[in-house]
Amino acid sequence: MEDLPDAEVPHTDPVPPRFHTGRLPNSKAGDGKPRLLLMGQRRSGKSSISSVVFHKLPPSETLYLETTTRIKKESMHSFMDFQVWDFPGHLDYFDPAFDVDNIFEEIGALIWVIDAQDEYLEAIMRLNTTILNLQHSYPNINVEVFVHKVDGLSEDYKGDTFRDIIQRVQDELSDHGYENAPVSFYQTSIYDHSIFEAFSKVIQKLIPQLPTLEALLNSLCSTCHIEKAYLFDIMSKIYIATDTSPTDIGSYEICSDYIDVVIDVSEIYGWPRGEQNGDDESLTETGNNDAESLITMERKGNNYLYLREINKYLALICLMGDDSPAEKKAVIDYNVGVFQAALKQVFPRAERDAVDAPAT
Ligand SMILES: Nc1nc2c(ncn2[C@@H]2O[C@H](COP(=O)(O)OP(=O)(O)OP(=O)(O)O)[C@@H](O)[C@H]2O)c(=O)[nH]1
Repeated sequence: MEDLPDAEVPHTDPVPPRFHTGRLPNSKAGDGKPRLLLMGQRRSGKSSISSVVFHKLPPSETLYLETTTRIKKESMHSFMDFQVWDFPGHLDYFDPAFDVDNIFEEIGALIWVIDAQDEYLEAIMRLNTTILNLQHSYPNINVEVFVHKVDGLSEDYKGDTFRDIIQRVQDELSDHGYENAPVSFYQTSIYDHSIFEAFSKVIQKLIPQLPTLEALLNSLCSTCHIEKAYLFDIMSKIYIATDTSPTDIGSYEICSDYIDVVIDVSEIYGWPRGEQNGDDESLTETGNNDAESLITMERKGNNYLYLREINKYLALICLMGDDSPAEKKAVIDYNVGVFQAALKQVFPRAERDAVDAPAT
C-alpha cells in the first residue's frame, strides 16, 4: 500500500467537457487503476472505513482519526491494483473549480457513506444531487450507498432507517426518470464484518473475470462436496468471489476470522509475504509451488474448514460441512491444484508480479 500525493484542491483550470469514457472500470488508460471514491458528510465514517479495511486499524482507534481536509489518495496493490480516494466531507465536487473529469474518469465505484445515527436528510440531498449530476456525464458509475454506523441502532430502527433512505433516493431518481441508475445499498459498521462484506460486493463488481471465478468455484464445490468456498484477498479480508450457493454472513465471518488466525500465525512462523516483504524471492515459491502453499484443516463448531494459499494475494477457504476433509484430502488437494492452475490464467498478473516486480 502506498500513499499518493494528496490532491491540491480546488483546481482552477477551466472545466473540460464532461463525457463518459466508456472504459471498463479497470481500464488501463490513464494511471490504469480503478478508483474507489469515498464520499459523504463530515464525520460519517469515510476515513474510518478505509483505515479499518485497508490498514487493519482496530475500530476503537478510529475515535482518534482527524478530520480529512484534502483529498487523500492511496494506492492498493493486490490481486488487482486500485486506488482509494478519501474526500473531505464538506467539498462540493461539482463546483466549477474542480476538474470533474479528473475525479470521475477512471472511477470504479463511488461509495457514499451516510451516518445512520445522525440526521441524514442533508446527506441524502447531496447524494441525490451527486447521482443526478453523474447520470448526465457518467451514467455507468456504480454508486454504492453505505448506510453506516448501524451498530448503534436497534434492529427495528435499523430496518426502518435503511428502507427510508432507499425510498428517498429511489423516489428522487424516478422523479427524474432514472429508475435504473446503478445504485446499491448496504448496512455497514466498522465494528463487525458488515463493512468487509459490503466492500467485497463493491470490489466484485470491478472484476471482469467474476463469472469465470464463480464457475471455477462452483465446479470445485461440486467435485469435492464443499459446502461453500470463498476466494479471499488475504491482506484486506475482502472476498473477491464465492460459489453461487446462497451466502450468509455467518459463513463469511467464520472464514474471515480463520484467515486472521492463520495469517497471524504464519507471519510469526511462516515465510515473508505480501506488501511488507514484497521483494522477497521466496514469494515466487509461495505463489507457484504447491508444496510451499499453506494448507490447514480445522474443525470449527459443526464445520471443517480448509484453507489454502493460492498465491501471495489470494487464499481459498472452504467450509466442508461436518465431513472430515482428511478422508478426501487427496481429491481436494488435486482439485484445488487444478483450480490454482486455472486461476493463474485468469489472474496472470498476480503470478507475474510475484516473479517480476516487488510490491510497493
Ligand atoms: N458507532 C460507529 N462509529 C463509527 C463507525 N465508523 C466510524 N465511526 C466513528 O465516526 C467518527 C468519524 O469518523 P471519520 O472516519 O473521521 O469520519 P470522516 O467521514 O472521515 O470525517 P471527515 O474526515 O470529517 O470527512 C469517528 O469517531 C469514528 O470512530 C461505525 O461503524 N460505528
